[in-house]
Amino acid sequence: MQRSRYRTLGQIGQGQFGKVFCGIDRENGQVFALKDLDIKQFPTRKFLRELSYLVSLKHPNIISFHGIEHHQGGRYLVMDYCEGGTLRELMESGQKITLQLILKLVQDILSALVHAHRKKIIHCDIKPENILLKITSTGYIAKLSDFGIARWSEEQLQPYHSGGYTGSPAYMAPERFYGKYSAASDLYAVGILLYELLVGSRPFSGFPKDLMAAHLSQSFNLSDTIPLSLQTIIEKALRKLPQRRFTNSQEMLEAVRLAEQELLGNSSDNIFFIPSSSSSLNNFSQIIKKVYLSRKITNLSVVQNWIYWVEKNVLMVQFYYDKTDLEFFHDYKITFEDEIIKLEFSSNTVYIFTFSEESNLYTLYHFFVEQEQLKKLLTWSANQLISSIDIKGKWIAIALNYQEINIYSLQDFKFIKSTITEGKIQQIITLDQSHCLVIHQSTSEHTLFQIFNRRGNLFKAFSITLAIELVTLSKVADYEIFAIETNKPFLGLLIKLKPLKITRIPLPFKPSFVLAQSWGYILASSLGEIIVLNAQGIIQGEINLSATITAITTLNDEKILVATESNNQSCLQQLSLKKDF
Ligand SMILES: Nc1ncnc2c1ncn2[C@@H]1O[C@H](COP(=O)(O)OP(=O)(O)OP(=O)(O)O)[C@@H](O)[C@H]1O
Repeated sequence: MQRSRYRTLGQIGQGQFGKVFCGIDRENGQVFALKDLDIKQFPTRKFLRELSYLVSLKHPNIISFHGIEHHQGGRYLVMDYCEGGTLRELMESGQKITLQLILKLVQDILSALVHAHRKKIIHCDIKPENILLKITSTGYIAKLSDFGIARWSEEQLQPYHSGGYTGSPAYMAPERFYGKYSAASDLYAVGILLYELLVGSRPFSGFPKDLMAAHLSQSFNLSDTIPLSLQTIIEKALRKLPQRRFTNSQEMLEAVRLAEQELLGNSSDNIFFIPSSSSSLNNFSQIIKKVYLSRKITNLSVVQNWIYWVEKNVLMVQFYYDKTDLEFFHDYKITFEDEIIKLEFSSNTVYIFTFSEESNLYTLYHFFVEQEQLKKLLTWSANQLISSIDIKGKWIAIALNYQEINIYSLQDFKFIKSTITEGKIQQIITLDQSHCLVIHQSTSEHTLFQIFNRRGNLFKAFSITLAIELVTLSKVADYEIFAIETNKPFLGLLIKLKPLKITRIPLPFKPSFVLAQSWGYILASSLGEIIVLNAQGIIQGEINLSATITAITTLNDEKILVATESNNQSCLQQLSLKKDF
């Protein structure tokens, strides 16, 4: 048996007929969905049927089928991978969905239906669970999936109550309960979906029997807050008689396009519809200490009760305890020959990188704070150095000149392995005791992730269609990072790496600092705005310090230290994050 072309990056979901995996093409790092079709549970007839729809349909808004992969245990259907998850997941994520996004997604779904209906295929199961979201540098793309119960338009169906045919009653048009269906039945389901996206709940709810009665004879109300043009579209899509709905999917698509033009024009403002609990943000934080300083602080870290800060080639260390008045004295002051460019930490050791511009020489030192021991460890001659230290302080990954990755043991400072990579290394993050993530900015619209193990061997590589920066490792979940979208700096990204899953988070400002906490993230702009996000990326609170933030660090789970500057006056503030997360 040949080795599979794909390497799995974890399971994404479990359908009725088998598991779905996220897989990487070993050759080019592209990510695909691998739907494992359990031969026992998924009869070949049903498999061929779903396949016949997928093969017939090639459209940017329909999940593409890329082939069948046989493996030892059975067979995989290889399909487009949608790292944004399902539309249902987005709706339940607590993130605000803008009117622009609602109209964009509904147009994507209708474009998919225009194509399918032209090919005489009726989807028969339009619902948010079957709309998958691809995230690219241009935004979300909705892709219609799960043609498991789709039908050719000439086929006959059994009535719903005969049990021979299923669907999702909450989205089923009245005729579907009698086994009748047409393109108009799919448009009815899109009408329910549009209603749900705008209102936050569906027009009819209850058990399947109640739902059937409601779809057949009940009317529904729409609040006046929904724009008239959208009310008209919903009203027409949800007519009880199929022949009174839109004549076809193209006509409904045109109506949504017109409504979009009328409502949004060329405006790029974000209009939110669904009231969100986070819309009434409190000032979450309290300034508990504030001291004025004679100098500007540009680098600040707190590790195990020691505050570290840097002024050019001087490192100062001060013990911090709750009653510290923050007046800046220092317990230690170490002067280096060259300018300090970075500090890294592992428990009570600080690693200091210095750089000499004259000789292009990077030097690494370590300092054991309690033992007052400073030691020079390694030097590199390079134009550029990026580093990341293992959390336990056992090894370090160093990238030189954007391309060469070197791994060193920190126990005996021995060189372990060097690898030359293609592309431009932008950041390295140690993920756990044995792996590090190397992030390459391959183009302005692509990012390549490479996972190396501590022996310097490439373990996995895959890419996403987004450029990212300011990447920070989560303290909540393993293999999860937070990043900012380079081309849209008002968007945060919560990226799970195993399996790949991306959540987009609209932000009120462009962050310059991202701090991970055991309950979520703290984001700050250089202008003094700070927000707190929970682990799901939902904004919990905000504060504005109305001063330039020059450095920021966490003191513990509840407190942060922020260095600010305004009117040439530097200041250090200790803030308490008062809310329960
Ligand atoms: N192409 C894909 N890209 C990303 N995630 C996917 C993809 N296909 C499926 N998934 C995820 O896997 C889950 C299971 O998918 P699958 O299509 O097997 O089952 P289902 O739609 O839940 O139900 P069923 O096919 O049994 O009716 C989905 O809910 C979705 O989260």
